[in-house]
Amino acid sequence: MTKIFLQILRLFLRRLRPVLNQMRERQQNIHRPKARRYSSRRRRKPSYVPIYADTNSNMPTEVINPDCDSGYSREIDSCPMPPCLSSAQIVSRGLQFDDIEINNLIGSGGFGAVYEGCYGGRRVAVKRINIFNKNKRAAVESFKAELAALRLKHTNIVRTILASAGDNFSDCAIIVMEYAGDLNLQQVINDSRDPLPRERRITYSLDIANALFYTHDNGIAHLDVKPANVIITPDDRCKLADFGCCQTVQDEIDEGHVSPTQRSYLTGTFAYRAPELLRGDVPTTKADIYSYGVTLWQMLTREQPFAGENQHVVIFGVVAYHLRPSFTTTVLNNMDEAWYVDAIMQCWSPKPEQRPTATKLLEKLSSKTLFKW
Ligand SMILES: Nc1ncnc2c1ncn2[C@@H]1O[C@H](COP(=O)(O)OP(=O)(O)OP(=O)(O)O)[C@@H](O)[C@H]1O
Repeated sequence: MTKIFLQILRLFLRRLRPVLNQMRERQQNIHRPKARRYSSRRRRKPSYVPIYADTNSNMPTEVINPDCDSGYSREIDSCPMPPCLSSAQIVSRGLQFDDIEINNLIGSGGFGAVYEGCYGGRRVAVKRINIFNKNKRAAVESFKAELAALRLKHTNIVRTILASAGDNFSDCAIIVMEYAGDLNLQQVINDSRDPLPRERRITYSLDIANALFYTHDNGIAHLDVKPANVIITPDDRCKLADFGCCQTVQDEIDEGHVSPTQRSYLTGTFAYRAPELLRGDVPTTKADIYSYGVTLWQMLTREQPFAGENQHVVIFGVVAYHLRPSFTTTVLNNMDEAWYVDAIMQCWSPKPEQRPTATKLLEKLSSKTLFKW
């Protein structure tokens, strides 16, 4: 009798096991970001995981690795993928996609979320781009734009370590970056207990201008400059992050024009967007200078640009009537801030050619730091 009972119980448990396993798996997926499965050795790895990383050479953006050229990448011809690393390069540089550990969520943005993680014994930030959001095309384009940051190496720019589109975008795309700091500039601005005196503001302004100078000099327009995309490092310096909207500047570097073939429909946050971008004109590096001006304004006023105002009314005002965030009379009457206010106004001039270049801004800011402040 006992034997029969045990037999039945065994059969029942055998049937139940897959169901229990499935339930456990589902539960784990709720608490854990999906990308973590790459770090689990028990699970099957994607058959081919293309890895992009800085190749220590000039990245020929027009070359598309045939292995990566399927599906969306072929569809988005305006935004070619840089070549993946060859397996030899991956081995020689010790890159291992399997070893990425993804932990706590830091925050989420338009196309995905950023997690704190660990890679090669280093603390990293892992951006997981959600390819399956409502605008898949834009998400894929944003991932490809971020690849441009792989070759940017500058103290004021968040270092991108590697990126992968998973199994040809079939799962999710991830970007592994250095962990730059616990706070971004927007959070500092919002925290009234965190003082933002002039010296600190000028240091930040210089850091961001340095990042823009280097970016523009490397033929890239960031196109989403805003305090939320500036990370504050533990030693209280700035690093520009989030190259998900950036575009390469091909011709006419002096004017900072982006070739019309490179035009994208990816756009930054409306309050920081230059009028020519709102009009749908060809973006230039001067669009970054406009957004930089709004960022400087925010550091000075510690307010949100156009807070609570209707987006369409603001866009119309900015384009048609040169509407800009306002200064209080106290700020305008403060002679100590006159130069800073003037610099902000120059940055958000209606015509791109009237705005200073990052080089000019650096010259001015440095001279003020040395002699006048
Ligand atoms: N390399 C990094 N190190 C530390 N924190 C980071 C890093 N990159 C991004 N973050 C933080 O992760 C959060 C989410 O960043 P993300 O760029 O996805 O969103 P966002 O900039 O707020 O929005 P959007 O992308 O829509 O403009 C932000 O709080 C940002 O400060």
